[in-house]
Amino acid sequence: MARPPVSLSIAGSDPSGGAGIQADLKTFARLGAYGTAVLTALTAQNTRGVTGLHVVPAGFVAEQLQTLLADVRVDAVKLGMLANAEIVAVVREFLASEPLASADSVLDPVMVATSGDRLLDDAAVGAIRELVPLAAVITPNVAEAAVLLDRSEAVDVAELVAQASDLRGALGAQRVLLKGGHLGGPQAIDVWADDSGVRQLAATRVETRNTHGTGCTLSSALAALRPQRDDWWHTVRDAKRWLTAALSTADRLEVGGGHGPVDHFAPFPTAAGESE
Ligand SMILES: Nc1ncnc2c1ncn2[C@@H]1O[C@H](COP(=O)(O)OP(=O)(O)O)[C@@H](O)[C@H]1O
Ligand SMILES: Cc1ncc(COP(=O)(O)OP(=O)(O)O)c(N)n1
Repeated sequence: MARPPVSLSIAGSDPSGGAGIQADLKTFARLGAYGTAVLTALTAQNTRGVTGLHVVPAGFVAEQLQTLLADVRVDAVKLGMLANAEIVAVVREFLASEPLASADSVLDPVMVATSGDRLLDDAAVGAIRELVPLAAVITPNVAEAAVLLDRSEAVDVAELVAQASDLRGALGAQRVLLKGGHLGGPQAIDVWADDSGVRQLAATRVETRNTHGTGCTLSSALAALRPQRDDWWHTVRDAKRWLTAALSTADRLEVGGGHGPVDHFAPFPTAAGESE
């Protein structure tokens, strides 16, 4: 077998398997990438919420990265829950230097779980802002974009478009996928901004409670697919297409009593209900 693309997730653990490292590794495997993982934190978490948090010392996050990268060439990296400013600083150092600097990087600026539980220290928001320009793509949801820009949350697509542009202009993001999943409405509309402008990416909204880990799954799908696609736009389009399929069959997974996981077993769709 030819060497598959190797994708790395730097993120926290979700024992319920819907979000975090567990979701990332399942996504990598489903989308044809060999998954590697560096843990930043253990959460005690299920589909209803987070009851506890145990953060890995920043020095040991560095040791995990050092040891892995001394041996394994990573093609793409997804950054998820980074927990605190010390871990963000470690990740920033690795992202700025070889071999990680030449990997395709996706920063999901995870701050709060759907349940409302905080996954990033308030004091680390400034450090995340400094990490933004180093990532090839950032994937905030509406709440995270508002925190990064220090303004109110977007309430419609016009504001999503404006904030996606501003994340590039004000924070120096190279590319932005601003996720509009929380806006409601018949379509789940995200906004993509890069050097060539701003585009909308829409999919039919799926009626399901199983939305736990959608953001993690989307960002890891980007890190799995980018080495297998010609450019970022085709990567983003295909990642969203697969995520919509994974939401469409999520209800068959009767896992937990709260917001269950998306269906990481979902095959890549051949026909899609999304529009560009
Ligand atoms: N019910 C849904 N049906 C279809 N797509 C959805 C649904 N909910 C969220 N999405 C999509 O899932 C992705 C994650 O978005 P969002 O929920 O906004 O982020 P997060 O999980 O980080 O809070 C986006 O592409 C969004 O449009
Ligand atoms: C360990 C861990 N990391 C990230 C999250 C947040 O995941 P996200 O994809 O944003 O999904 P929701 O929490 O919005 O469902 C998490 N919960 N745990």
